[in-house]
Amino acid sequence: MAEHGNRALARWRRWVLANLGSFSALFTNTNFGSAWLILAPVVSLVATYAPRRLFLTYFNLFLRRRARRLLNAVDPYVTIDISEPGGEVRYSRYGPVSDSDTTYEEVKAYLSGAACSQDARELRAEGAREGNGLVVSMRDGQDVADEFRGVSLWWSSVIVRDVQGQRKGDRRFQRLTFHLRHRGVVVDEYLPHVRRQGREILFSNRRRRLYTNSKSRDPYSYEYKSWSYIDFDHPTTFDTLAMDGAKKRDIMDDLDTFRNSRDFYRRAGKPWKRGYLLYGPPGTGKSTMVAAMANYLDYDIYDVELTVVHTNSDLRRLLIETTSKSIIVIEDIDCTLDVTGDRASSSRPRRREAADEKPPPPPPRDTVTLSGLLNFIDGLWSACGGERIVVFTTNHVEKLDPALIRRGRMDMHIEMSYCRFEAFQTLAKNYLDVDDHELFGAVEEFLREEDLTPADVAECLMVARRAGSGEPSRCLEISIDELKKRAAEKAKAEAEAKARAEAEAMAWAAEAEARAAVEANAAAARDRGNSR
Ligand SMILES: Nc1ncnc2c1ncn2[C@@H]1O[C@H](COP(=O)(O)OP(=O)(O)OP(=O)(O)O)[C@@H](O)[C@H]1O
Ligand SMILES: [Mg+2]
Repeated sequence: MAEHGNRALARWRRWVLANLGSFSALFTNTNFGSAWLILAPVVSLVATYAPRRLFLTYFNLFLRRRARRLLNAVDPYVTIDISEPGGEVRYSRYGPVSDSDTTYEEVKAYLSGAACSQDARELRAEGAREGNGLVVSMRDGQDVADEFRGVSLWWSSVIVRDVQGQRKGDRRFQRLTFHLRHRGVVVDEYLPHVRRQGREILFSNRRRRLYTNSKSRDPYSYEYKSWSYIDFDHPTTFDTLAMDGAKKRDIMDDLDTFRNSRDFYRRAGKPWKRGYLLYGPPGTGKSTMVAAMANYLDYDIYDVELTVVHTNSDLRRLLIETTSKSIIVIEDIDCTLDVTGDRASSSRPRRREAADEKPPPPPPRDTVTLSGLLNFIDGLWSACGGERIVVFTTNHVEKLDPALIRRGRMDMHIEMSYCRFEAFQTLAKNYLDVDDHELFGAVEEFLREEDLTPADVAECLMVARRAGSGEPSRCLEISIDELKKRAAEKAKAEAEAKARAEAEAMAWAAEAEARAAVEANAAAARDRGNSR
């Protein structure tokens, strides 16, 4: 208002200055004809400008408010347009990248997936950005209804044609219409809900990926990429995973709780991530479990190869470049890094036990240290992105530094154990398509006594399937023979390994004894020399 007043004043001032000459002529000249000529602009200005100003002020202060009230009574509906982002939009796998406006894509995805789109009769199908699927959305001009917490809403797909008739200039909108009194619910709750749902749909339409960290060439070069990937298409699910049923349900419940706890983590002030430690002998299904988890949650997998990561900051960079909704796996953690023993031993020099003991060598400069790994799991940077799962697998849990696997870092410790009868039933179903059989009793008894891994049992079932030509009884008979053979082979291999280890230990002891005898003789000779 004040700005408008200033501008009017300036216009007046300009006008008075411009007509100053005419005014002076008016007061010195008695000719009324020419006086009228001079007064004409004043009269015309007052005649045109003042009523307009008067009307506008009156309209602003009084009429517009009343007009709006009247309009609300006649048409109490509000519309919100969500427009297609203009200009250059960069697309990631889930739609436009985050520095573009993603709302339009999310709304479109929501409308394609929501029950409301079932009402639309005229649809449009576009190829999904990834995979072979189609994204179905409403054709321009279509309306669909939706309901949220008892509030009715209507969406319509609108296109505004370019005035010059050029298709490139067309703008598309998704227009939302609702009653004025629901404005708060719509803006604060419904629209965020639509965006969240839309993002979920975009996410589930993409192809999942298995990433691995590439061997670093020059991390500062333009072409450098921390991760390379292939499409992840592993067939394992929790249904095909052979393990104790109660344990499996526990893990699935835990994953479900994690996935649905976004608000809880925010409320509790905890980063939205969870750690799982999978441990057990080789072939018990640790890697298989990771695949089952990824398939269950519909997450990507980042398989970290620690041996090619040179520094803690490289490790941090890897972490930053992971996306949310992913599982970060470090396999055989005990083999890839010196994380055994206590934290001090791998990150800083240990206290010298005796005065003459040599200080341990400092950790090599180009390796990842345990403290770097601990920061990777739950340092400040680990909170970026959210909704991430970290999995470690190991064959030797007892060797790991307790700091690495303490609860809170590795929230759930899962022992992958030898194949017992329940796990065998799953494998028999997977490989032989047999749910139950009279020979199952014999298998149950056998597996109670023998420690065979699910990988061993799976191998036996493969052999039986081939040899038994798919006939259940025949296959199971062969399976039992194969299991017995495998158990005998394992027992023999273990006995041989034990004998070898004993022989090595004895040889080592004999060598140490001989070395001690030589040193004792040398010391005795030195003493004799000194005494002479
Ligand atoms: N629990 C299981 N359920 C179903 N199949 C299994 C299971 N465990 C092992 N297998 C079979 O054995 C193969 C090897 O299993 P996997 O690689 O998961 O074992 P692992 O515990 O990761 O072994 P390692 O410690 O040597 O890495 C799998 O390809 C799968 O076919
Ligand atoms: Mg493995």
